Amino acid sequence: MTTDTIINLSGIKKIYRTKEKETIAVSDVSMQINTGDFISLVGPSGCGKSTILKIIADLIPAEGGSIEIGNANRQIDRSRDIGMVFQQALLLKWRKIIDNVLLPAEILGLPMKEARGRAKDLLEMVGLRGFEDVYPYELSGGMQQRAAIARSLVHDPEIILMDEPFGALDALTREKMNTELHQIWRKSGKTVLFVTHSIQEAVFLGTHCAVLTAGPARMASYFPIELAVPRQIAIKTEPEFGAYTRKIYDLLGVE
Ligand SMILES: Nc1ncnc2c1ncn2[C@@H]1O[C@H](COP(=O)(O)OP(=O)(O)OP(=O)(O)O)[C@@H](O)[C@H]1O
Repeated sequence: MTTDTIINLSGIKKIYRTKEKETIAVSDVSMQINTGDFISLVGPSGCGKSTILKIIADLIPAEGGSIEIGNANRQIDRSRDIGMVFQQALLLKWRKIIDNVLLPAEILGLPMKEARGRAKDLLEMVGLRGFEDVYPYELSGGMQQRAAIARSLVHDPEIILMDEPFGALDALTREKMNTELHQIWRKSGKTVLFVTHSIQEAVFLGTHCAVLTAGPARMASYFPIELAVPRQIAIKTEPEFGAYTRKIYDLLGVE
């Protein structure tokens, strides 16, 4: 593990057990992730993507393998230093947008004056300046998801875990959110793990891509995506972009 490595997963395994059956959710997943990397996790439904995020967030234990989070320069407390974004924005409807963004700071007992200033800056960064005092129902789905991204950053976590954050958005809004997330990631310098079913989204956003296959769940490949940064929509028509999507289709066995 180098001083830049912030997450090191080696041979991670997870089996869910119910009365009726055992499900191998994750089998032998290994990834070495450096500070500031953007990792796209792609694979079919049920192949264990969310399970990997839950293990990293320390919400569930792994059963085998080793997991190291942080390094000699940066200690990571997983209850404080990880932010999460889910498929639904999950904003509290009775709280104004600014108060939704402040929620993690409140839960962690951070000084609220500084947190409020930071929440305002983050809302500006995600393009929601002027929407601090409105309620969630007054925002579109894409705007709500941007508020959720601001919320995931308010306590200045080192690592952001995103589980299909744009899955519920229409195709055009999703494209726009991809470009915006790419800019937010570049500005924030955070390490991001991003689960998606969309191969195009995985290639567009990732500095690296982990491809998982189902039945039994396993990691098919983990490789860097060496496309120019910053990324703009036009890159999707470039041959290198096509070559990466082709590679992922091949790994997933899609003809
Ligand atoms: N709490 C649980 N108890 C039992 N089985 C579970 C549990 N959570 C997940 N599983 C099973 O583990 C496997 C992996 O689930 P997981 O949610 O990690 O997959 P996923 O790749 O994120 O799926 P999707 O893309 O559909 O969200 C699935 O077969 C699922 O049914």
